[in-house]
Amino acid sequence: MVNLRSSRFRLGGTVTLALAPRRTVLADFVPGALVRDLTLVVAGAALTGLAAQVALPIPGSPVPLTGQTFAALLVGAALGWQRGATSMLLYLIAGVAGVPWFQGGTSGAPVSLGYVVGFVFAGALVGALAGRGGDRTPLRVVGTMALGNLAIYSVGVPWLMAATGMSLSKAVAVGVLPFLLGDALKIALAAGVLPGTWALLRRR
Ligand SMILES: O=C(O)CCCC[C@@H]1SC[C@@H]2NC(=O)N[C@@H]21
Repeated sequence: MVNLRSSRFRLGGTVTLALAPRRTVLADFVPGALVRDLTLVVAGAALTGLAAQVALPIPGSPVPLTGQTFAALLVGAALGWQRGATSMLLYLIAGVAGVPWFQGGTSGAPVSLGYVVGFVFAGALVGALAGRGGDRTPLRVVGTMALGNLAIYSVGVPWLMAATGMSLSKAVAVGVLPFLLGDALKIALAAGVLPGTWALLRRR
């Protein structure tokens, strides 16, 4: 197999240098789309791991305020449901296996692991909604991200109750209420970033 990247260079109008056609190398057989998908999946998990290092302890709560929801929901919206969910699944599995990219450089199975499981469902949900235009206007992003947050809490809170023996009201008091303002600010940021990116792309 010959790659058709043969080249002719005219040097100073007098000498012509012709390069032989480049022969195929093994890397040429790696499908480009697969490589792109894998790169996006790994990058999404890494971005979430980076955002997890922004972690503010909340007095009286075993769960910190983190940048994770912003990253996880953004990854879902930008990558679509399959790559978004796969990316969050990679984040979950690698973190449980020991990669220190959960909140504040932790790993394993903390009491807050349910939220990370929720990222997988949120990535799928937000990705599916983005695939239907849910990331195109600020108002739609607010709705899409609010549903994504709901998916995160739907797993995070029962998990917190099971892991600590807390009642539902206590789990809501320490595992939901302290984060509502921060989560709303992250949604507001996403409501600017996503439609803004679409507007930039449309201008090209
Ligand atoms: O252990 C972890 O890495 C998971 C931490 C989960 C933090 C949750 S996600 C929803 C809520 N919003 C926040 O900013 N923090 C909590």
